[in-house]
Amino acid sequence: EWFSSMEQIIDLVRHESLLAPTLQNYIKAKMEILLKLKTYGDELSEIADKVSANKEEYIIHPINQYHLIKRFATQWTEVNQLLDRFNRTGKKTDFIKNATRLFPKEEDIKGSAEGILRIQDTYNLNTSDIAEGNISGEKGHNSLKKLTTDECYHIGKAAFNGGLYDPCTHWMQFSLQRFEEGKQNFSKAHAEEYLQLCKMVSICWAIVATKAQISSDDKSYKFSANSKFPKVCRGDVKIVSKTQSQMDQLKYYIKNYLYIGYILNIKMIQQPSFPRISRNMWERKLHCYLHTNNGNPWLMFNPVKVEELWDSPHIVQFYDVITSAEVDKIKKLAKPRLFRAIHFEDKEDSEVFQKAAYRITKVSWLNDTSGPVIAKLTRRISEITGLSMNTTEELQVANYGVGGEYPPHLDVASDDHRKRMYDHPDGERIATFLIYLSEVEEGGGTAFVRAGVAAKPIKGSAVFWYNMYPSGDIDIRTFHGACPVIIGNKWASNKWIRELGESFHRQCKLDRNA
Ligand SMILES: O=C(O)CCC(=O)C(=O)O
Ligand SMILES: [Fe+2]
Repeated sequence: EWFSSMEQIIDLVRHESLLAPTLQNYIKAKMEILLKLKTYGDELSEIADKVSANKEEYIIHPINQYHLIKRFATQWTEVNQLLDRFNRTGKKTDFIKNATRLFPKEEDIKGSAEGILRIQDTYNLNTSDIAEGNISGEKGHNSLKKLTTDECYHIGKAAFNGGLYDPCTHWMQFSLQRFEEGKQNFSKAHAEEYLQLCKMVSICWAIVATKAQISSDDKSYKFSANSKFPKVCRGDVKIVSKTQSQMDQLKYYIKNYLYIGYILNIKMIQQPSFPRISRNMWERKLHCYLHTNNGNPWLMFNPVKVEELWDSPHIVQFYDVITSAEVDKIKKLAKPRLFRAIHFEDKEDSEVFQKAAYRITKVSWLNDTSGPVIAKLTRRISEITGLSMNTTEELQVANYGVGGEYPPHLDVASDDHRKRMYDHPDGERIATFLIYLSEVEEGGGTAFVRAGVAAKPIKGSAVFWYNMYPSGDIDIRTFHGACPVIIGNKWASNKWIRELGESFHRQCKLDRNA
């Protein structure tokens, strides 16, 4: 799977740069053979035409006989050899063939189409701009090629399958506007049918939403205008009959949405989404200062630059916590160990680790013995934060993929989950130290959606916050997520610090929620 990490997409570029010249050499070699074949072909056809025009005369002459035999022994034999060479695949094509096994597949096309849709949805971009390859606002990063009408239709389909009905409508309308009879691989009727289905869903959605709003106890949190179709409706009604046409299935599916919406009385928003955010989300309200962590000897001579992003909850961004050379070392250690982010899925009777479909990133874990650079980083975090780092997790290094995001979440497990499966011996994740290992040209910020502030990924800087009040209660104001990357290759790294080891390093306050 290729779309979930930008590093792999870079690998694809490398593969393409190796494969393209190989293919060119192969074509050149084949063309040479074809040219030779053509010379023989022209010559031999000319003779054959002449011979058959005067067959009897030709055959009786011994020199003609000789020539005929000679032609077969030489020219026709050579033609045969050339044909063999032309049909043989050879080392070069074997290389391409072997590489084919690793080529991106249908699911990668789908995954990257979903990436484009995530970017569109979050940053509220125009369908026509995206189709023109203009995804990055004023900065002028235009794609090499525009999207074809067929590609637009396929993105519309991906939107539908991902439950994004408004975007599906836009992409289908756009594909129909551009539709040219005979030039497209999809039928107008299918695109129109998708439009109809989206309309049906939006009516159904409105009914479900109204009902949910009436029955919900915490409307503002559980239901917002931007919330997506409830996952509970999407995931639980997969009825696939082999006898029905694809469209009939879809209609059936939608009828079930409505039905399920009623009977479940809708538990809204299991998977929160970002509010629509602008590309310039880096409003700063507070101030910057130099930090010595109350006179830590290491920091006295080399204080850390701090930018206060938010006061309550207190969220700060430290600058230059790690050098560029150290960043390179960490990436080098992490890259071979990257795997698709997984999460703990709470199934009926069993609890299993699953690929996190919503988290488009590959991660790897490094501990202090993975390399001196990691141990040094742990010490540095301790100096800066004043925490002991006695109970921390390994360093999680993440590389994001196409439109890579991590929807809003808390870094601590919510209460009911916690009771059952997060009984960690070291307690909860008291604090998060999130280090940016790259710049991101556009998008990719860390948005604290409740506080209303976003941190900009700046290479070598780190965002730090406490996920819990000093009392040990979870601070839900720290709800945050990684916004989809628009342009860039985002690397970020989490160091999660757990409660137990910090018992004597973070004092309780008199006010429970101070
Ligand atoms: O990468 C980011 O900006 C945030 C990631 C995050 O919140 C997490 O991994 O828990
Ligand atoms: Fe997080």
